[in-house]
Amino acid sequence: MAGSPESLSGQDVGSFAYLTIKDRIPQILTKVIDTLHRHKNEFFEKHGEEGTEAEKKAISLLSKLRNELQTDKPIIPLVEKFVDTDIWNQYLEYQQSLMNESDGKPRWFYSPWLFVECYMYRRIHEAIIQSPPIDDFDVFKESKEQNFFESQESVMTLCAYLQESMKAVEELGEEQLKGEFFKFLQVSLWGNKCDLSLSGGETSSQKNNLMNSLQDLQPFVLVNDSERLWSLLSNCKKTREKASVRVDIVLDNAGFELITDLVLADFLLSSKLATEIHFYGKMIPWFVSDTTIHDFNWVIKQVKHSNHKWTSKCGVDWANYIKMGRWVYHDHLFWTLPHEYWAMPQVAPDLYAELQKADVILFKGDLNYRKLTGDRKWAFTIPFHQVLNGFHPAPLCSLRTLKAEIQVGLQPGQGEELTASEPNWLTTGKYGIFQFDGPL
Ligand SMILES: O=P(O)(O)OC[C@@]1(O)O[C@H](CO)[C@@H](O)[C@@H]1O
Ligand SMILES: [Mn+2]
Repeated sequence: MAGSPESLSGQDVGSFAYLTIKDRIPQILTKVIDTLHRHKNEFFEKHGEEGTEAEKKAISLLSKLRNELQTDKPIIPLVEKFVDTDIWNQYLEYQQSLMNESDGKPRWFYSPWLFVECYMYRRIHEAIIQSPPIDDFDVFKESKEQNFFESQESVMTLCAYLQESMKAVEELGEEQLKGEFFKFLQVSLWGNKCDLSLSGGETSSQKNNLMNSLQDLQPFVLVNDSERLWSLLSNCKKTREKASVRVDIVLDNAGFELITDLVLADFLLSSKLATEIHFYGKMIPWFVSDTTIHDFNWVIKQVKHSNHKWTSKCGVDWANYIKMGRWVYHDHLFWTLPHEYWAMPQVAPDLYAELQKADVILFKGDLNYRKLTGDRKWAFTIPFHQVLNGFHPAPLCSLRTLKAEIQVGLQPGQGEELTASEPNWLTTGKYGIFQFDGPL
């Protein structure tokens, strides 16, 4: 993108990007290798000797990857044929073309962080698909499931709250409905604290009753455009110009965060603020905790079979929404490419056209924010609209807790003040935003 500042990168020693590449990513790779080791017997029982050989192969490919990373070797093209291999390799050439003669090839600590971090997860996938018959093994499945199970108490409280709120939803006045909407939005925002890549794959579940903490968390919302979201949706409902109101949710993490998103999606339908919800997940295991179709279906099944009355009621409703086509799940390879979102119309015109059908799009989480903004060293006060660089399929809103050194659209002085009082404010997940872009 011409005229934009530099990308965040591992070149900046001591930055969050640098520390992620130096410490967090190798730690995740080690954990992946360990997971494969631990499933050795299972692979043997399922596939015999072939399973054992496949496990060894995957581990050796992953050890090689870890070594390339730790010794800052050039980023090499993908070799295994998969639906997105050519696009990835073209992108690699593009990164190469951005470098000066003397800079040589794209490297881990030298190239844009967004690119190398996405590339790392794509290489993990390559190691797995190069190792049949274990080529459909999700190396992060266990930790995603653990996150869900450890959040059981919170899941039940949320589901009970949703069912209670729905009983009375028809009778709510405008202001009360708005209050409930804001609650479910906040739940979905703070659900984003629970990703697993930030903690190096260690558990990061929700153990408290989030509903009771919302008030206390309010001061940590740095940008709050939720009024604009409300105006948009409540106007759609009031005017009823269209038979359908469609909200699209670009999902982030499975486990507890996914529950918070599904609860919000359910509330939107029950309150008639929306008539259909479209979800977008990842086609391959991604950034440890991101949602795949398998995770999406698994979570709904778990909720449906819960022993807790209100939780299972949610599960039954959710499965019905899917059956009736009121909830639609979409897969697209674009979400696991390294591209900034402004490139979507060229790289994935079909996906862009799909998103254009939405009345509003919610982008969950930190990685989506990095891709919306291009993961660059923007000034804190630059308008969100400007950094989107023409990416505007429909009105959109980012719901993100801050876990990377990037934030735009702040008030003058706000970022500097936070830096002075809390040097790590950008990366701990303590702060959050509802940042909207759309017609005023
Ligand atoms: O998108 P999410 O799940 O909110 O966060 C993904 C994330 O944990 O991964 C990176 C660290 O590896 C950071 O950009 C970011 O904090
Ligand atoms: Mn994530």
